[in-house]
Amino acid sequence: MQMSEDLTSPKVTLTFLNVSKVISVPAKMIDPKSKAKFIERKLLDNVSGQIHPGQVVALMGPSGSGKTTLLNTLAGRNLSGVTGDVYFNNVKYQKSMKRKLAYVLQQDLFFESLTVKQQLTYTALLRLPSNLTRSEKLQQVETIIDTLKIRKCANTPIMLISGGEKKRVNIGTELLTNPNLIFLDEPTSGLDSTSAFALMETLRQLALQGKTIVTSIHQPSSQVFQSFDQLILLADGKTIFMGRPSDALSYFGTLGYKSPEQYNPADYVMDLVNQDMEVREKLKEAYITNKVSVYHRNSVTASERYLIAEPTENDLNFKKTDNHEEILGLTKNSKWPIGFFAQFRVLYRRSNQLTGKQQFTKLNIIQALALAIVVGLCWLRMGFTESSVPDRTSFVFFIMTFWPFHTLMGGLMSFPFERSVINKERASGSYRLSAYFMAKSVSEAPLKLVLPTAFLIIAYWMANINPFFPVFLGFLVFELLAILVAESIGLFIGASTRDVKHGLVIATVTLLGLLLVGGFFVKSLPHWLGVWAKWLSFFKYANDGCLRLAFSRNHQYICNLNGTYVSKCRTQSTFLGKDALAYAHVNLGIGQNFIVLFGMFIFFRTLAYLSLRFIKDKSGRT
Ligand SMILES: Nc1ncnc2c1ncn2[C@@H]1O[C@H](COP(=O)(O)OP(=O)(O)OP(=O)(O)O)[C@@H](O)[C@H]1O
Repeated sequence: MQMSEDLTSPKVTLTFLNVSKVISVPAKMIDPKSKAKFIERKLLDNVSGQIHPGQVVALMGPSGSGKTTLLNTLAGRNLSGVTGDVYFNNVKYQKSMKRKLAYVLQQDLFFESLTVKQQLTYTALLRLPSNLTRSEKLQQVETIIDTLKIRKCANTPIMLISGGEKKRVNIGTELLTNPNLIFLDEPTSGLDSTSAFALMETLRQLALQGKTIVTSIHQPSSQVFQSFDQLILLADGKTIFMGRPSDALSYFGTLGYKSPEQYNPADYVMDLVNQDMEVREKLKEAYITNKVSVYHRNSVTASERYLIAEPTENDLNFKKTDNHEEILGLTKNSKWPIGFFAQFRVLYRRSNQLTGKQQFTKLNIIQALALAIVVGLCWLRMGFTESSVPDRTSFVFFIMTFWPFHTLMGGLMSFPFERSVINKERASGSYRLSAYFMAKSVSEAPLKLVLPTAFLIIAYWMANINPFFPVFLGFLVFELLAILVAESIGLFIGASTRDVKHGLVIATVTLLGLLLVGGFFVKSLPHWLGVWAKWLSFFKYANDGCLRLAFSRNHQYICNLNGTYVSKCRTQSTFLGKDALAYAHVNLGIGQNFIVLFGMFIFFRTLAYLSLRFIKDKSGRT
């Protein structure tokens, strides 16, 4: 693989010394009768090892033995409760190193409507440094497509490609920056044995270029098992074997566990560690006895010679004169590969591509236009009469309710589905959350507003609300602003709840609550509620703003109901628009309504951003 000059980075030796991880689990989760609040669980217990460039190392062990936890720790993720040290080329792990490594997650998380090439291109534009030109970045995409043999599906949307291809795209996405240290969490899960073998061959090719590769794996075939350079076997967070895979059976043989002839060694090893607690405890003890003596032995025992020695501080070879940061290719000022505005531009384009398709579906267009015509027909060509006053207010109420409801629900669904992809991309240091949030807001807003605008053009003029054109424009501004406020509330609820169902409940209660306290249904709310709660309702500001506009310009209305709705009609035969405002209980002026709505928009957008940034994944996976 021919990498660009700027993408070459030093080879990495990974050393980890006495890595342990302890977490506090709510006691009730483990024992409902427990009186304690938290119980400590040790997920990793003094795991040490050293992995050299060019090696492919397998992490194996039963489910729950700590493979993913160890991978995460080595890759500098979820470090709370971790003790011990991880070194990349004798440099203790520091945050800036996360851009020097690749971490291929078990789940293949993408925006699946993008094609393979689009996915790789957006990633390359975001993650490759700004000293590469655009065409060099695109060239790197082509190189990765060839290396991972995914040219056949390059122009296919990811949702349509096979599991093996998806895994390759996942790996390719991480390899774009040409990292020399690669972690993979069960890359072969869900693949048939041929695809799994082919994938392992690809990893071997990458290792031949000097990359250091650590992968957890569940049930490798005999061939794949033997191809690893080192096997680290874990049980209950402890090492029970660290050596060459071909030595594993001999080692366990010396402890009295002999494999039947012709048995896949990987299967035997897994059967062994999956046995009862007693066997596992014996294996853990045996490893501790044998590994300790590796360093203090005079003569090697039968078991010891099958183990690879655990490293010590002495193996790190510190030289006072070395500038280790430089050796790793870390520069102090390289927090992000490209600047904020460059990130914004790429994310804006991607967001447009993703949401444009969802917004302008035939169904959405038909819905908006059909509804506009139905609304227009229901309120068709209202006369400027006293009897039209309630119908005019209900027209405003309808349009200021339907679109905000519709958009709030859309906003609600936005983050729960995108969040896992964003988290993955951000964990590898691809971009700032603020750049993503801005790009999403700016790119989606116009799309969200086109259909309501078309709707209003039709419905407003069919209903004959107010012939003065600036009034129509004011109406439009209020409608769009109400939509943006509603969307922001939806985004906020979506970003702060983990479960879509919870979000739906909160959104429904919020919307209906705001409608009720807005005074649209109950005209005389209980005093203690009515005096303050109505001011929380964005519906009220949008509605009042539009009513003021609808009844503005002192258009003349004819009294035809003797003052049923407008008191002036008891004494006069005509009245002006502003005389009808008392009927609609309008409080604030147009400007005031606008300012409050705009403030609400900024407030809820900011809350949505802060929730996205600070509300963490409650699953608390390690
Ligand atoms: N936040 C947490 N709270 C409680 N237990 C946790 C938490 N995170 C991880 N664990 C536990 O830690 C242990 C190790 O988990 P880990 O995911 O590392 O195992 P694994 O070997 O990768 O398993 P698998 O092969 O099934 O993916 C498991 O018993 C898991 O239940």
